Amino acid sequence: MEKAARTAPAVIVAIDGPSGTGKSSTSKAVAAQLGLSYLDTGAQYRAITWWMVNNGIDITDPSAIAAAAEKPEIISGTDPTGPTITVDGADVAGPIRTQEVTSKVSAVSAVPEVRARITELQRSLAGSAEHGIVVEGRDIGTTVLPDADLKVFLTASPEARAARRSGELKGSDIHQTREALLKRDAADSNRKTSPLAKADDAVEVDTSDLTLQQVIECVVTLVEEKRAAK
Ligand SMILES: Nc1ncnc2c1ncn2[C@@H]1O[C@H](COP(=O)(O)OP(=O)(O)O)[C@@H](O)[C@H]1O
Ligand SMILES: Nc1ccn([C@H]2C[C@H](O)[C@@H](COP(=O)(O)OP(=O)(O)O)O2)c(=O)n1
Repeated sequence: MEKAARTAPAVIVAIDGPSGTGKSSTSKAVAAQLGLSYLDTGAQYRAITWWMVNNGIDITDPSAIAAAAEKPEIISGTDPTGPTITVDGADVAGPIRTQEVTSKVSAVSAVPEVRARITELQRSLAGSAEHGIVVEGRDIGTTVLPDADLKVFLTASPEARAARRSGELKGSDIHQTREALLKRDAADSNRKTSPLAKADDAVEVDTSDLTLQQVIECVVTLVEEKRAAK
């Protein structure tokens, strides 16, 4: 009988860090290069926030958010070359990036019922990824996938992060962008339920003075090392 072709074992990669450190760009490129699925968990928290705003939920009231947490159907497409996100069947990839959603997402994502709901979706997607998955967010290595094969924690100076984000948001003020980033970092790091944090066993990479290509190569090498050891 012919021997079955040897395929690489499925690998689970967790990439965490604050805004603008390069999580999305790095994760997508690494997943595409290695034939893995890709999940942007920030997009899921943005999607549920978008739904709350559109349905008139008072986002200053955690109990109102908690009561509605199960209502929207959120579906993430995990192809790294064309990730998608829908809420109740509507494509929300654009609307979840507005400043309004960005300014409200930390409050919504701090509510434990929201985190429980979204964490369940994330674990289910990770568990069904045939070749493995790169999952990026804030609490993936610490809470969502504590048994991930590889955990990476990306950092960068506030100046580098603000410059990158201002480059994306045409005409935005770099100082205002920096302040908004630091405010969101503080909210995400100080919430009670699974805050933004580096897992003890995560590899920390400071991307301030690295090109995106250098960060991608660094993470690809780390994944290949883990795969070879499996
Ligand atoms: N190492 C890097 N050097 C320069 N620019 C980068 C680097 N990594 C990412 N970027 C750019 O910075 C912006 C934010 O990156 P992104 O991947 O969205 O970060 P995050 O997902 O952590 O918020 C994007 O425009 C991206 O192209
Ligand atoms: N695993 C995650 C991912 C994101 N969040 C929350 C906190 C973040 O400020 C928002 C938005 O995350 P997102 O990754 O889209 O933010 P940036 O695009 O990096 O600015 O979602 C979270 O609480 N847990």
